[in-house]
Amino acid sequence: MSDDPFTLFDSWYAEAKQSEPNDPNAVALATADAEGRPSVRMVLLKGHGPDGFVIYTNRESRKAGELAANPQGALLFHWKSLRRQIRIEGPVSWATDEESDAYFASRGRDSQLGAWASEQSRPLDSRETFEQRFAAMTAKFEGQDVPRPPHWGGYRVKPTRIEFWQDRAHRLHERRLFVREDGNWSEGLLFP
Ligand SMILES: Cc1cc2nc3c(=O)[nH]c(=O)nc-3n(C[C@H](O)[C@H](O)[C@H](O)COP(=O)(O)O)c2cc1C
Ligand SMILES: Cc1ncc(COP(=O)(O)O)c(CN)c1O
Repeated sequence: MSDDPFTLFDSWYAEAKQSEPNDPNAVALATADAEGRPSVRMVLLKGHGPDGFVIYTNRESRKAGELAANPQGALLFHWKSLRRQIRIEGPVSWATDEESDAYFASRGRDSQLGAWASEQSRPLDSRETFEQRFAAMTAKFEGQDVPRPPHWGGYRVKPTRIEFWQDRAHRLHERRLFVREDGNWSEGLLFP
């Protein structure tokens, strides 16, 4: 019964891409501050493999502050069309500059400009202020490629624990838990 969890993730993710009406890569990211107070928000998965699960965001945002104080995260996928969830937990680190640069370069120009214009998670006095900042960045970078802002980049959750949950009749669900210890994955089941 034991595959490695990444092969199983790939097969569930491929099915989700077929069956989810939108954003099969949408995933909740939970972080906690230095006192252990949790917070959670949706992000988009932009890369994954045995090294971890990568998302991109503002490195001065609330989540970034929490990760600086407490570099541990949890990810939750819920694919309603498949009645499945996947829980991923582990330490979080920055993606390399090279991968952040490459991902940023692949984004649409307005999304790139938005990353410059947004002081993500900080108070905004009016929508107009944001639109003015966006216009200022549009003018600033006119006629040139938009470089990756220093405050923007990837985070990688390197899993130590991955659980695959499949809905079954009468709440008799199936839960497969993979745990990494000393570099090796072991698999077991959990009561639902
Ligand atoms: C489906 C969905 C996907 C999102 N993807 C991202 C993302 O990839 N990166 C990001 O910074 N914010 C994304 N957001 C916005 C975040 O949920 C959140 O508002 C923002 O990152 C600020 O979070 P923070 O204040 O906890 O740092 C997404 C929101 C939704 C609903
Ligand atoms: C603020 C923000 N940053 C980054 C992303 C990542 O997705 P993309 O690079 O496709 O814009 C999202 C996706 N909703 C987002 O809302």
